[in-house]
Amino acid sequence: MSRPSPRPVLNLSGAAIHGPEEEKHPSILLPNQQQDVSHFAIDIGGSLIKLVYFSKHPDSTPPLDRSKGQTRPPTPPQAPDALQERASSHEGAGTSKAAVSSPRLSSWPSLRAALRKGGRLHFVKFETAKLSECLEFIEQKKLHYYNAMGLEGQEDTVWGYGAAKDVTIKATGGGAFKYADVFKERMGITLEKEDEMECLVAGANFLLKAVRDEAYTHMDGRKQFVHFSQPSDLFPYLLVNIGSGVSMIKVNEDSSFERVSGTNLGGGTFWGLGRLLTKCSSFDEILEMTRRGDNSAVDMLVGDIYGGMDYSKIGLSASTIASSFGKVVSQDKGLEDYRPEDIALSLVRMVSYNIGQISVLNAMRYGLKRIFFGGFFIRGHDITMDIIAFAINFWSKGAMRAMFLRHEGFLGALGAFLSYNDEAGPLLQGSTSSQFVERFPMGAPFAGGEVHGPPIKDLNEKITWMEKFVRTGSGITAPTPTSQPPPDLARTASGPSLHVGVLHLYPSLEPFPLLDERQASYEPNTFDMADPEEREYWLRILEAHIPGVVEKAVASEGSTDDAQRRGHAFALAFQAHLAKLRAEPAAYGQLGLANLLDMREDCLREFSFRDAYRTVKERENEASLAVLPDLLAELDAMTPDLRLTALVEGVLAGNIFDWGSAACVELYQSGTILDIYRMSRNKLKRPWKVDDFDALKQRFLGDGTGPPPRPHARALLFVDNSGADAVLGMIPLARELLRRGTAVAMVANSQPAINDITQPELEHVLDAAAQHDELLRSALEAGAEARRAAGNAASGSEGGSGPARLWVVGNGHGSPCIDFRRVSAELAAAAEGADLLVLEGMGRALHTNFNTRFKCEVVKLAMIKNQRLAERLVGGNIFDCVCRYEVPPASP
Ligand SMILES: Nc1ncnc2c1ncn2[C@@H]1O[C@H](COP(=O)(O)OP(=O)(O)O)[C@@H](O)[C@H]1O
Ligand SMILES: CC(C)(COP(=O)(O)O)[C@@H](O)C(=O)NCCC(=O)O
Ligand SMILES: [Mn+2]
Repeated sequence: MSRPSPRPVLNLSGAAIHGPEEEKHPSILLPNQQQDVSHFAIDIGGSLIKLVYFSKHPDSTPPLDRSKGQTRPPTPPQAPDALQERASSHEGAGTSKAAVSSPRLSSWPSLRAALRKGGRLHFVKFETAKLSECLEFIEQKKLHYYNAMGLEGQEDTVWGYGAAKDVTIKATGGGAFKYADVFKERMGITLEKEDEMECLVAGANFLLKAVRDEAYTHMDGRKQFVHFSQPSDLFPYLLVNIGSGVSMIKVNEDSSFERVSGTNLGGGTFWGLGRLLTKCSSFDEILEMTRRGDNSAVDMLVGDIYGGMDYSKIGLSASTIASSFGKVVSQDKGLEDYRPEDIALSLVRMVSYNIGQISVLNAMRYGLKRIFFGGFFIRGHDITMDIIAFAINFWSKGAMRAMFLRHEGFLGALGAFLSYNDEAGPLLQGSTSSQFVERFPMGAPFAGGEVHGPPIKDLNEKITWMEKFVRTGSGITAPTPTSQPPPDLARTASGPSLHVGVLHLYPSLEPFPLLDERQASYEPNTFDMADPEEREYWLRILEAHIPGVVEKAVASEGSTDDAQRRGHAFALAFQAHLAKLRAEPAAYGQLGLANLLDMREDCLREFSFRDAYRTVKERENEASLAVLPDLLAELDAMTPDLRLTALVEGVLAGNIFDWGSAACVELYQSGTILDIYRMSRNKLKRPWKVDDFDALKQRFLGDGTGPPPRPHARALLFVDNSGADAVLGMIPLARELLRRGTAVAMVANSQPAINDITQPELEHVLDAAAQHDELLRSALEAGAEARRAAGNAASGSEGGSGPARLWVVGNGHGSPCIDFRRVSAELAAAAEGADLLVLEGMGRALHTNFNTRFKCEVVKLAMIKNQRLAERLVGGNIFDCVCRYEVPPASP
């Protein structure tokens, strides 16, 4: 029986980009758009409409309907619980085994249920003058359907089923009043008005608490992100929202605020006068123009009045603007005699400086030290921000700093979204920064939050869109809506530098409980990419890796034409991210190597590559499992002393199997896996470059005088690569700990990343290993038994007389690095009672966490497979090893 399609089917024909007209307005929107959208709120301002919408994670999207031309399942989910589901239903390469028939209606969760699983917040904007584009967008994505059905319906209401009527949407901004009838008549939507100031404050407070790299300072072209760990670091503050007009709000605490001032010289003033005087047709165009301007052609400077001299007695230099546009008065010229660039710069300086000055005066009046600037006037434009920052610094005599917000113009819309008092608002309000991950999908380098044309609906369209981009010399250029050819990628269709990603919410993530809270603030990355040389080095390395990654990814899916197209699109998209970050390092927030490596994996997933190194991993696991019994027998025959050395050597040697390192990949051209492993072992002569082995040995075996030291109660082993690394390195180490009576949780990635072993793979490998090894077998059984007893939490006390237990935990990540700000609930639970951590590999122990301190003992083990890193980190050479053993200082 064929059922009606549960959501209205869109006509996909003609949506691909083909004509020159569309090239001018590429139909990109928010990346990662699926049709599985829920809930939205809107802020209709004097100039722009801002829309915030929530979509559920694609794990619960219905199966694909191939008859609609979709060839791939949606991007795999990231949420740890969803990962478990996916792992057990792994699909073959290139095809989806999903049911081709219509989905069972009951398999579609209600919005309410989906909200509890988390989802994604998207940010989009439109010009208010083009309200119809916004309405079409809502219609095409069926945003209002969820509000109609999911919220009011019961738990099992099918989303989007049936027609949308009597929909109520939270709305703020003057347009919520002005356009209420249009929404009602055209869409059946009732706008429920929320107070604009309340929304601004709620949005700002939420962003400052939940999004880590939200606020930044901007001085002389450099962005620096500012973090607030305590409410007392944040409140009270002045919020200056520069939209068409300007509001200044004193925010005392979460919902206590007062609008203390404002000015009518705002973004509308700049853009209105700018349009008149420069004939620019777009806002970004006039901003671009300011870069080539010389405002002294129109502004009267102090030097113009004082014969080229400073007026130093009152602290004014000759170059200070005495009177914006003042020079024009004495020049008998017409508008056509002035360069539009000079006018544009003068205007932006006039408006920005004035707002900065009024802001400081208000901050001083109310004794506030922090000033945040929001609103789309700022547009991430460096000149605007530099002027505001200068004004704040100057008038406060250095006592205050201007801070800007990455989601600048979306505060009101977000606040309106938060005001839903069903589950959506409270869910977001109750979430912490650990639960939000901002991701930058393929369109981010080009589109920011701009909307041009209809939404992209499926992977096929995404690829088509990507293919439209042409490579030029150093970067990639998008079809651009401005008349001027963009000087580089940074100035393409996206405008200056507004890059808000999609905010993914995973309610199950938590901070790792064993981070030492005494360190000021946890930063996973070891090296700071604010250093241009450091940044350029790694950008180049990652660029150079692209062909190799594409080759593996395409091969992992049978090298079909479809896989090749996706591979090409991935390469373009990732290259575009790198080019964007080269031009604007802070475009996506604070930049570290871990972010770049994560982004590569995200980008592969975006083009539906589920596991690019799958074949490599399988081959290496098998080869290593074949020799494991012999290795274990060899180890068992050794004295405890020699065995411990051999075990640590084994981990370091195994870490050479790293398909993310160019040098290693070259190595694999010659020799079998086992040849390389043996060669690697033979080279591992102590002392290693960082060698705390003696202290570690003493902790394990004592110094031979007193009684043997107490074994560890519970160890968490963070495992890195597949094959020899996990099988011949970490499994024997785990077995040694078990032999000593230590419970062992082996922690692996929840999702694939390069050749790192994943949780299901590690479980599989351990089961295979246990077939030949009694110790592992009984430990796994004990682990499974304890897990059954404790539900799925895998925690609980040790003890009893049975064997120590072994189990595998997913870390919640799909990256070669680990960010301890957010880990799976399962890992956080497993950490309870742990007194030993072993972090293995370059990604987890060197690129990230090399300097991180923990509440318990930690061993950091890695082989350094990159010459520059070896030099910078330890003053050594490629293939040097690190064995760091750290004991937390005793509590005071
Ligand atoms: N694409 C754009 N079109 C029009 N104005 C823009 C654009 N991008 C930035 N702006 C600036 O942003 C201002 C509007 O900011 P916004 O925060 O959206 O306020 P409002 O709610 O009043 O529309 C405009 O006055 C203009 O200075
Ligand atoms: C991606 C990696 C962090 C993985 O290393 P691992 O954690 O497996 O030891 C590492 O291979 C790396 O830093 N590669 C880039 C540097 C290079 O190609 O030399
Ligand atoms: Mn690895």
